Formats: sequence, structure tokens, C-alpha cells
Amino acid sequence: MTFYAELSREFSFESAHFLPNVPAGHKCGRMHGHSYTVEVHVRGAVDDESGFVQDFGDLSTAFAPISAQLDHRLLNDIEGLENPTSEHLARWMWDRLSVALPLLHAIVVSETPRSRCTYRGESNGGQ
Ligand SMILES: Nc1nc2c(c(=O)[nH]1)N=C([C@H](O)[C@H](O)COP(=O)(O)OP(=O)(O)OP(=O)(O)O)CN2
Repeated sequence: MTFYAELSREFSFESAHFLPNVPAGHKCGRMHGHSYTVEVHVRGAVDDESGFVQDFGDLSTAFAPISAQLDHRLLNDIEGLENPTSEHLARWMWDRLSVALPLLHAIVVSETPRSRCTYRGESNGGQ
């Protein structure tokens, strides 16, 4: 019998950023760095033969060019990330990962251990 499952894999990278649109005096308007963590989630049917929704390795392969673009960079310099909030970063990653990962279900971006943003694309109107 077909059943569905959700897989996720966690990645990390180090980047600098500042938030250009915060109110004057906000600490995040100053350049600073984060050890970002990103969870990439896919969801789909478990294949009868392999027992996989998808090979976990496919998530790493898909994330590698993202990491190469972001790691040890100033995010504000990257096209589309001029205002690199967690929300914009999650959507930026979605736009790129959804091509390689058609089963993409969620992207969770954490700037710090206590704060995270989850983005699930626009197929549900972005809700
Ligand atoms: N909705 C969002 N709010 C904030 C974002 C964001 O991307 N989306 N980003 C920031 C800053 O980048 C900031 O570096 C992180 O701030 P904060 O969570 O306050 O981090 P701290 O670890 O410094 O928090 P403490 O409360 O001081 O421990 C801010 N907001």
C-alpha cells in the first residue's frame, strides 16, 4: 500500500549581512554574521521497491550550489538578497531548489538557534 513520508536534511553556512530597511538604530542594520542552518524538506510517496521517497543524497546535491553561492559571502551583494531577511532567504532558496527538487515541501532558515522562518512556496497562495 502506498504511503507518504516527509524527509529533511540540515545544512549550514556562514555569512555576513545587514538589514537595510530596519528602523534607524536597530542592531540588525549593522553588518554582522550568522552561522545559518537550513532544513530542506521534501514530501512524497515512498517507492515500493527502494523504500525511499527520494535519496537523502539528492538533497545534498541540490543544496551544494546554494551553499557555494552563500558561504562566507556578504548576502546583500547577491542578486535577489539585497534585503537578506530570513524570509527573503527562504524564498530565494525555494526558487532555486524547487527546480532540482520537485518534491520540495518546506525550507526552514535559522539565523540563530532560537529563531527560524519556514517557507512552503506559493502553491497555497503563500499561506
Ligand atoms: N522577521 C525577522 N526578524 C528579524 C530578522 C529576520 O530576518 N526576520 N533578522 C534579524 C537580525 O538579522 C538579527 O541578527 C537576528 O536578531 P535576533 O533574532 O534578535 O538575534 P539575537 O540572537 O541577537 O537575539 P537576542 O534576543 O539578542 O538573543 C532580526 N529580526
